[in-house]
Amino acid sequence: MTAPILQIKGVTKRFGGLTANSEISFDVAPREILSVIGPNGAGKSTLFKQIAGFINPTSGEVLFKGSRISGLPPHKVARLGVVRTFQETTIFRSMTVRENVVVAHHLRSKASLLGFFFGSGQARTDEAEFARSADDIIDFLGLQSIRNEMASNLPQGHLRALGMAIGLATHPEVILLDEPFAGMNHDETMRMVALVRRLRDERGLTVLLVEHDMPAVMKISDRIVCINFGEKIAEGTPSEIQANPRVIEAYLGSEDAAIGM
Ligand SMILES: Nc1ncnc2c1ncn2[C@@H]1O[C@H](COP(=O)(O)OP(=O)(O)OP(=O)(O)O)[C@@H](O)[C@H]1O
Repeated sequence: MTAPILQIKGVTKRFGGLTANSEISFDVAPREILSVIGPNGAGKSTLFKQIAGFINPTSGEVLFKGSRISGLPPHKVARLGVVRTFQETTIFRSMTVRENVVVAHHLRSKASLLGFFFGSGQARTDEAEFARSADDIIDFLGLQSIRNEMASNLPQGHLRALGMAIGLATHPEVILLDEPFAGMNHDETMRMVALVRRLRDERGLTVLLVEHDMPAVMKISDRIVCINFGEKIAEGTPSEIQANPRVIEAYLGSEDAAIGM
C-alpha cells in the first residue's frame, strides 16, 4: 500500500468543557478524494482547522508525508503543501481576478513580499514567474473570460472558483475544501464536482472536503469519514457509508437530508 500523504492521529480538541473532536484517526492516500461528513456541529470544521494549522489540537497530531504539521501556523502548513480554501480565503474585492491570483503568490512567499515592496531584482523575477503561474491557474479553472473582472462584481460560483485559484497559488499537494458546493444549484455543483476531479486527475492533488450535499459527496468521494458528536463513527467507500447503520442513525432527525440520495 502507498504511504499515506496525510495522517490524522488521535486528534482531540477541547473548547473548555466541550470536546469538539475526540481521538479522531484516519489516513489519506496520495491523490485520494476524501470527504468528511457529519450532522451540524459534529466537529468537521474544527478538524479541518487543525489540519490546516488554524487551531492546535489539545492532543494528537497531524502528519504530512510523515512529518508533524500540527502546531505550525497556517502559512507554514500552506508552504509545506497543505492548503485550506473557501471560508478563510482572502479576496481583495477592489482587485481583478488576475490581480488577486498574482497577489496570492506574493502573500504566500514572505521573501517575495518584502522584495515586492522594496523593488528587489528577485522580486521582479518572481513577478514574471507569478504572473505566468497565475495565468496557468486561471486557464486551468476556465476563468479566462473573467480574468480582468473586478472581484466585487463576481457571482457566488465565480467567487468560489477564485477562492480555489488563490488556494492553488502555493501549488499545494493537499487541498482542503470547506463546503465547496454550498449555495450552488445543480448545474453549478456538477461543474464544481468536475473541477475537483480535474484537480486530482490533471494536477495530482489530494483533496479533502467537508460537505453537506450528500448526492455530490457520494458522487465525488473515493472514501468518506463520518463524524458525530466529535467522534469518528465510520470510514469507508460511499456505498459502505450509505449502508452503515451508525451513519444512518446519526443522520436521522438531523437537519441534513437523508443520506444516500
Ligand atoms: N472556537 C470555538 N470555541 C468554542 N466552541 C467551539 C469553537 N469552534 C467550534 N466550537 C464548537 O465545537 C463543536 C463542533 O463545531 P464545528 O464547527 O467543528 O462543527 P461542524 O461539524 O463543522 O458543524 P457545521 O456542519 O454546522 O459547520 C460545536 O459544538 C461548536 O459549537
